[in-house]
Amino acid sequence: MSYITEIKTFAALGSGVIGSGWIARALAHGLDVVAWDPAPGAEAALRQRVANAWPALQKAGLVPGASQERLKFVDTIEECVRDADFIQESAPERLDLKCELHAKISAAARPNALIGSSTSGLLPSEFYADATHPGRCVVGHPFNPVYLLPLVEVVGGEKTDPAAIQAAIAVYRSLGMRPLHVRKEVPGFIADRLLEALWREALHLVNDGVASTGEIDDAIRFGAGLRWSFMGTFLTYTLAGGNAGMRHFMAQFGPALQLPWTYLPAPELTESLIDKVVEGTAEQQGNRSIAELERYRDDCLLAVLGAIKDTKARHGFAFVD
Ligand SMILES: NC(=O)C1=CN([C@@H]2O[C@H](COP(=O)(O)OP(=O)(O)OC[C@H]3O[C@@H](n4cnc5c(N)ncnc54)[C@H](O)[C@@H]3O)[C@@H](O)[C@H]2O)C=CC1
Ligand SMILES: C[N+](C)(C)CC(=O)CC(=O)[O-]
Repeated sequence: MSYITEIKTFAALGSGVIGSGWIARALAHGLDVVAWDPAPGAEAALRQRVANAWPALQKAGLVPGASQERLKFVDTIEECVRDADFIQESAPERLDLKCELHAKISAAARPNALIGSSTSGLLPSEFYADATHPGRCVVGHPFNPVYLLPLVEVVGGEKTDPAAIQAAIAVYRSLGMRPLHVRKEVPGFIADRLLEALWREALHLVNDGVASTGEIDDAIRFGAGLRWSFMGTFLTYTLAGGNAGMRHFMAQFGPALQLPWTYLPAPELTESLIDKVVEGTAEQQGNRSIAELERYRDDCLLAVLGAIKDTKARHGFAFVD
């Protein structure tokens, strides 16, 4: 089977935080977008979110012909996917819901149109179980904000055709993304497995009264967070071993793994822990709205992405290296 990789029409099912991010990215790349979301008021909320993202996309550079007016909102799943060249589902993270939705999407879509799911960690073999032509079904797990962050994890299920994975990678690349093929189908994939470990430890630190939510965020953003935007943990720790590199690093810090510094199982989400986290983050948010904070985040991301791109070029690296 050959799959459609030259895409003109992008279908988006679910238009919340992530769906609207995909839609903004696709519009900025000059595509026609057809969207569907069953919530009352979803179209107005979507158009508002896309408008909020647009200034950042203009700064990043729009493809000629890109326009928010090329977004059409429709009433049914079938209308959404019928003529689509590529389909991306961003519905709530529930196995039963995704299973039922993908049975309907895949039955109505053209057989060679690729279907991606934004799931953060559900297994494609499970939620594509009832799909028609499951060979073209993949996970394309993005990162928020989808319209600026390049990473998309691409994962196949038991029935996914390897050619469909390569085709999906080509499509995501054409949308300016940096696909990462996750070769083994595991819950949480690669990135969320790492983020989840950090999140669990952060909740333990709040629960145990070690630090406030703001202090924990400071511990990330003024230290490792700055490094992580251009160098991952393995290469960073190689440098931490000095000239002797990773072998010396493992000898010196290996014993700490046995102490252990981490708890790993998640803490129980008691009302008191939830209150501490919600009150702590409300204090961090101050009187700024979510939309204001999104624009602030987007501006910072554009500055970081631009600086990294220029610096990599000076050292002979491409941005995707
Ligand atoms: N929020 C995040 O940081 C990230 C979320 N994801 C994944 O993206 C997906 C969507 O998550 P969010 O956008 O955060 O959720 P959200 O709650 O912001 O949006 C979900 C949207 O789906 C709609 N919806 C409800 N039932 C539906 C149905 N049967 N079919 C289609 N749409 C339906 C809702 O009306 C809502 O607009 C999930 O699978 C999640 O794991 C992936 C990466 C990051
Ligand atoms: C919290 N989360 C699991 C939904 C996060 C992601 O999936 C990726 C991200 O954007 O951090």
